[in-house]
Amino acid sequence: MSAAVRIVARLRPPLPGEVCDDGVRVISHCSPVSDYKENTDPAPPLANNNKATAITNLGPGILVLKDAASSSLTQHYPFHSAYCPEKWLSTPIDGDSASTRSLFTHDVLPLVDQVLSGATVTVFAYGVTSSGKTYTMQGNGSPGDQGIIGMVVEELFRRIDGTVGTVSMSYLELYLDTPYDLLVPPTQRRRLQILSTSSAGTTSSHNGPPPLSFGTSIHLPNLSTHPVDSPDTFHSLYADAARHRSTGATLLNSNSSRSHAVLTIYVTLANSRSVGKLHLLDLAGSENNNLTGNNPERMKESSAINKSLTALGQVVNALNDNARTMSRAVKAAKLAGEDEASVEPKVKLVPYRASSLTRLLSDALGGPSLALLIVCLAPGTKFRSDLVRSVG
Ligand SMILES: Nc1ncnc2c1ncn2[C@@H]1O[C@H](COP(=O)(O)OP(=O)(O)OP(=O)(O)O)[C@@H](O)[C@H]1O
Repeated sequence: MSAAVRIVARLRPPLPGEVCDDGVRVISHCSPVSDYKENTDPAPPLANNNKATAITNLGPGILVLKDAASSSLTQHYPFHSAYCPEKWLSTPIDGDSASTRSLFTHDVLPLVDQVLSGATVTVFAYGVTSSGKTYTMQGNGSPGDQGIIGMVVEELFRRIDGTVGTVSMSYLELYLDTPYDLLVPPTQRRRLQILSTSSAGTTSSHNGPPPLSFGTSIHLPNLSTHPVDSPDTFHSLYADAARHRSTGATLLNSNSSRSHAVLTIYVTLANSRSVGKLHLLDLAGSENNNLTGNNPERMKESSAINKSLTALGQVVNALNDNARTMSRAVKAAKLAGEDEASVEPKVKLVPYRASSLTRLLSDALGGPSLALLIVCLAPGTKFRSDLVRSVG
């Protein structure tokens, strides 16, 4: 069965000089994650034009208001959780609704347990350029402002010692839809091959440690993997590699990511001889070229970025549609007293082959794995149509 994807939203605070109108709000903040897999269907969207009094009855999500002053509701976009600065919360909450730590604790931490049980987990940050994807995944570089990646690594090492398992990492970027290893010196940079294989599994029959493979049905034979024995080793490898990532200045972000970055942490478990995998993705931002002022090189990058993000959106939609179809079929079988295990509803073909990004993520998204999509949103009025496109 396909994995379903848990989807959360994060609305960042305004940047200096950014014009905002309070027209986007966050409601209800979080839904429980006691059972990650069961809890993949967010509250249904509310019909248009409900009065402001209905706001408190909605599930977690983003509200885009037609008129911020009167709070008349234009649309509610449901999410499993939503994070934003306090002033944009429709209903005040006890605690912190804005920080990366809050998002990590509520939505990412349960996934660390899954990795330690041998599962494949993918966390990815998606959104328009300058919406805070790199900030969310990587932090802003200062020790007190860590991103999800640093928090995950520290949590893993709090729980692991040599007897539980060992940790390794790989790190690649997809630039113009082509994969490159970020953990080799730039002088050795060369295109990585993505091969389809049914034999690159995560377990092996001999007595040595199980092989580290990026996926189960896809394989990158020349991708380097590196042992990591402490958070310090990780940070030093990661900092060097992050400097090799393709970035460039646009009018919207002076340090804009021009590639999708895929960090993979492998936890080889001593007892079960399986490998838990955590893919952490900082995607390049979708771009509105009327706002970015892109030159021809940036335009070429932008077109590759937008194409692969469209493909990713189509894959996520197809997976979630299929998960809903499956869930409905299982419920119907139960009601009819039939064997649920034999249910095989007609599901959509998932278009993994549409881009290298979706191909690379095919087992991570489509196998018996878990995924968390963090939709990053910019509050500025100039991003409003991009925001509606991202959440819609
Ligand atoms: N939650 C936040 N709190 C404070 N500052 C933030 C937050 N999110 C983003 N920022 C700031 O906003 C700016 C843009 O963020 P960032 O570079 O992470 O965007 P991005 O989505 O990765 O952009 P791109 O797709 O162009 O690479 C940075 O200066 C960052 O420090």
